[in-house]
Amino acid sequence: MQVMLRSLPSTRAGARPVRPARKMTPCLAASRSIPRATNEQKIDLLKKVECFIFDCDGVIWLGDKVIEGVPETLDMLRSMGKKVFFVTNNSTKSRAGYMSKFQSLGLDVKAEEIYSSSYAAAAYLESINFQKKVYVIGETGILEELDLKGIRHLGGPSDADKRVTLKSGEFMEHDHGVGAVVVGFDRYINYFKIQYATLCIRENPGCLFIATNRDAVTHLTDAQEWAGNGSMVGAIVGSTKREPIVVGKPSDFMLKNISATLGLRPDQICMVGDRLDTDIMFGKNGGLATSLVLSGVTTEEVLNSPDNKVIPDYVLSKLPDLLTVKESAMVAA
Ligand SMILES: O=C(CO)[C@H](O)[C@H](O)COP(=O)(O)O
Repeated sequence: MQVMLRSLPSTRAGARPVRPARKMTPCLAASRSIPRATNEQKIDLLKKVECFIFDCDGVIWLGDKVIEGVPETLDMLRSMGKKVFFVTNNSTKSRAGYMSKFQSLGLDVKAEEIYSSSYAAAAYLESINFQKKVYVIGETGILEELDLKGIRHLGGPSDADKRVTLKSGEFMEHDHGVGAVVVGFDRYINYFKIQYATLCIRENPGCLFIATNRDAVTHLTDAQEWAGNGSMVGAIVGSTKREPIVVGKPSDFMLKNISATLGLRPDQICMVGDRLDTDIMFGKNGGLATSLVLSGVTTEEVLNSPDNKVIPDYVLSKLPDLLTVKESAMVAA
């Protein structure tokens, strides 16, 4: 089995050793073997594609650590005249927040090259001319993007410390002017927020239920996979028996919004991601070339499982694999 790329945290003298990253990988019997892209295929990909859309967690970074070789790969693509675009389902930051993260990791990225699911939520509400208030389960990224669109909101970080006691007679009031609940990743999710969102969706006529994404697990740190926003959306699906409108990958909304921004034909674009059910599905839905990297949540076992129906056009162990064809690709371009 292929050894996964992991940038393990360095161990300070005297510090507790850091455990290698563990994956919540289902046990699956592999019955086929989808090969890694050959050098010829990598050159072909670099020749035919004008723009690379990169997922972030698991492709560019793991938590707050940039994956080794990524800066050089981005430099190579830019020097070949390729457009690059970064799309993340992680809604904890706004596009401006991601700009700061890219800068802090030493990655030279322009503001207009970043698209986050926090922005997608605000853009979706704007697209339907939404005029009411939004209750947010999520972090500052969603609030900042709603503010930029002038959409009123409540909840989010300000409800982080609110508690429910369930003492006899306890009754929670809620705002009847809320017309949408947006659920994004929220490390401070609590029972108060779940109850508030549930009341809005169940009791406010026509209240929308919007999910930034439904990712199951993700590398929120480089040491381990963590429960993703799918767990938070699942809580609200459970209490309301409603299915959300998803605005992040692999939604149609995000695809159309990004295509309009890029102004390229689908065959000129390659989606590079570490997740089959969001990134690769997103690319396939849009008719883009797709490239799976095995540096994030997808193991070879899952990729090769007979249960997996999402087959990428190319498989790389990590994005910097493209550097192996740098010289030939530069000549061919
Ligand atoms: O639920 C999540 C946590 O918010 C997402 O899984 C996650 O962060 C995905 O990010 P990306 O699209 O960059 O892989």
